Amino acid sequence: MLLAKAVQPPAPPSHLLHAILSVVEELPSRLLVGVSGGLDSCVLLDALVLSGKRPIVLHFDHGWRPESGEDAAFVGRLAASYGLPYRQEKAPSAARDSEAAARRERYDFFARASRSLGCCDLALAHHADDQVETLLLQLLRGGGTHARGMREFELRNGLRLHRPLLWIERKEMREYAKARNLSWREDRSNQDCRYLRNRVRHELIPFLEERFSRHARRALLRFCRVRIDEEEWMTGLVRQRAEEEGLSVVELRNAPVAEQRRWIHLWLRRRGVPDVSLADVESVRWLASEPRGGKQLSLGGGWKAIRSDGAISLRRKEEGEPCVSINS
Ligand SMILES: Nc1ncnc2c1ncn2[C@@H]1O[C@H](COP(=O)(O)OP(=O)(O)OP(=O)(O)O)[C@@H](O)[C@H]1O
Repeated sequence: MLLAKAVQPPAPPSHLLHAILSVVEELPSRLLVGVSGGLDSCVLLDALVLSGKRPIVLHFDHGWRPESGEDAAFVGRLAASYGLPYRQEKAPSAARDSEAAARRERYDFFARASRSLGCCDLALAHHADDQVETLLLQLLRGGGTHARGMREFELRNGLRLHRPLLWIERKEMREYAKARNLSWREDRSNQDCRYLRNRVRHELIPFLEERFSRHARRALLRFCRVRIDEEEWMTGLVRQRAEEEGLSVVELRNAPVAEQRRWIHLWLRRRGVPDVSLADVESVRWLASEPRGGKQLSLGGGWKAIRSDGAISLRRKEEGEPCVSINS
């Protein structure tokens, strides 16, 4: 396997090099980078080194494909070819319940590595095409209040996540990799249309582009930018109230509906409800609209919302505890 060349020309077209380096240069100098061995993270790693950074390379071997071990070895050699420190871990079992479970394991590894290496800044190689896919997945999964793709910067699991390539398109990443003579590993599971994300990538987006607008992807990307800005503004309005333990029914009712949704969404997230859906948010709004207390509703992730006379509180459901949901 050919490894990426040392940091020297050939150079990609100057506009692309400028676009990539200008965002990568903004990152902190002490940095971790998650490298799967695929095209995206190999481009990110190369651009980081090209901009003068010396990140610590992290790889998590999920162990779910026969080639996983080779991917890990490839990333190890890649880090060595740049003279960079490398930290790798293998998943304890190859069992793969779901993509979400695999992602959780990977982020747990990132958090462990961050603690032991004393560095909280982690760069990931999500790009514009991932962004559009994420938006469509969020919409399809019913995440109405927060469907807006990913943010360039986010705090998660005690990590400061950076996505410097978020507005760079996949075809530009390929162009960069080709011009820089990079090697990478192809993940064949990316073609497997049993996974929803792959169907969005290979079927839904091409369908939208062919049948509706060849600019569909760009239009969706612009929508993400607008939504991210709006969300930041809305979140600012409700941030403080979302910290409170209970939701005041009177205050909630007096807020405009858009503000109610944003407030409830953030309040649920702050209390640890995972993957808050629009259905969860609407359940809490329904409880607030009830004239009297004494009602409760099931939410996702094993939680329930309880309405007393003046406030709504949240509690985990006990094993086997019956509780209606708004849809039942
Ligand atoms: N096995 C891995 N080891 C290290 N870093 C990884 C690994 N897999 C992915 N990454 C990093 O995470 C980025 C996103 O990867 P991918 O799009 O596969 O994530 P995902 O499963 O959709 O989850 P999420 O988007 O929440 O990170 C990659 O570009 C890379 O920087």
